[in-house]
Amino acid sequence: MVLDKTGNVLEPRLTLRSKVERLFSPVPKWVNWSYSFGGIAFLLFLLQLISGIYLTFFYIPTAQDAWKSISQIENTIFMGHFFRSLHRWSAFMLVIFVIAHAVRVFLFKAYREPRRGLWWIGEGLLILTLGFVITGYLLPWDVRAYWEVLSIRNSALNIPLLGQWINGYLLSSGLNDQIPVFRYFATHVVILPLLICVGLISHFALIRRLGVAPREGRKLK
Ligand code: HEM
Ligand code: HEM
Repeated sequence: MVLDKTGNVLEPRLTLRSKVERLFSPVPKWVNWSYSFGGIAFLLFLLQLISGIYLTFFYIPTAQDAWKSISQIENTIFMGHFFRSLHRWSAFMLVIFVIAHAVRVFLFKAYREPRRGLWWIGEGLLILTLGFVITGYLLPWDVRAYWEVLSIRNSALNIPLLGQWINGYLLSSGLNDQIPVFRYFATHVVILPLLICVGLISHFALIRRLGVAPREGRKLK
């Protein structure tokens, strides 16, 4: 502790190093490799964000031009094929790691109080991730997307109340209408990213406050 001439305690100056140290909390000794799944999922999400923003510059969200623009991304745009592949592959890996992370949390019983809220926010993150995958698959507006829309629609119509709403969202007034593709695009690049950022910030804020839970039966050192 450093005192000034009158005996008041002087706060140590906040150097860049101490600021960085405050940002990262020490990792307990019992944390093993399986605790890295959440962090890997987050890194993959950042890759999605970067590659997705790049693709957004060239993708055209209309029924007529969507597939044409994807073909241009693949064949003529600089690094287009690379960023599209990156976006596809990291989407696939993201789903695997989010599920692996949820299974790890479940097996270690880390969903119990005081982390119940964290678990439910996680469930929300899982649904949003799947929402990204579903809307993303529709964006090329190719035969695969066309049949996927029809198949989701047919299944959804069996759900009372919600089914009509999903049908309206997916198709509006018909498959050749311009609105649906633009709507999937808006959901994919604006609504879902905003919602997932709110979810991730709350998830991380709670993890910082509560720390991670040790596996049941493990002694805390
Ligand atoms: C968790 C995050 C995300 C996931 C899981 C995801 C998933 C996907 C998938 C599966 C596709 C279809 C890929 C294909 O048919 O080859 C796609 C397409 C697309 N995504 Fe994402 N995405 C995510 C975030 C974003 C973000 C943040 C943006 C933009 C800000 C974005 C922009 C696009 C665009 C423009 C396309 C159409 C181009 C294409 O199909 O290659 N994505 N996304
Ligand atoms: C985009 C998706 C997600 C990201 C980026 C993410 C990220 C993280 C990170 C970095 C941690 C701390 C380290 C670790 O335990 O791996 C964590 C912990 C946690 N996550 Fe997630 N998570 C996601 C989805 C989920 C899901 C789907 C669930 C459950 C349904 C969940 C529930 C939890 C819980 C309960 C903890 C505390 C674990 C403990 O105390 O041991 N998260 N998350």
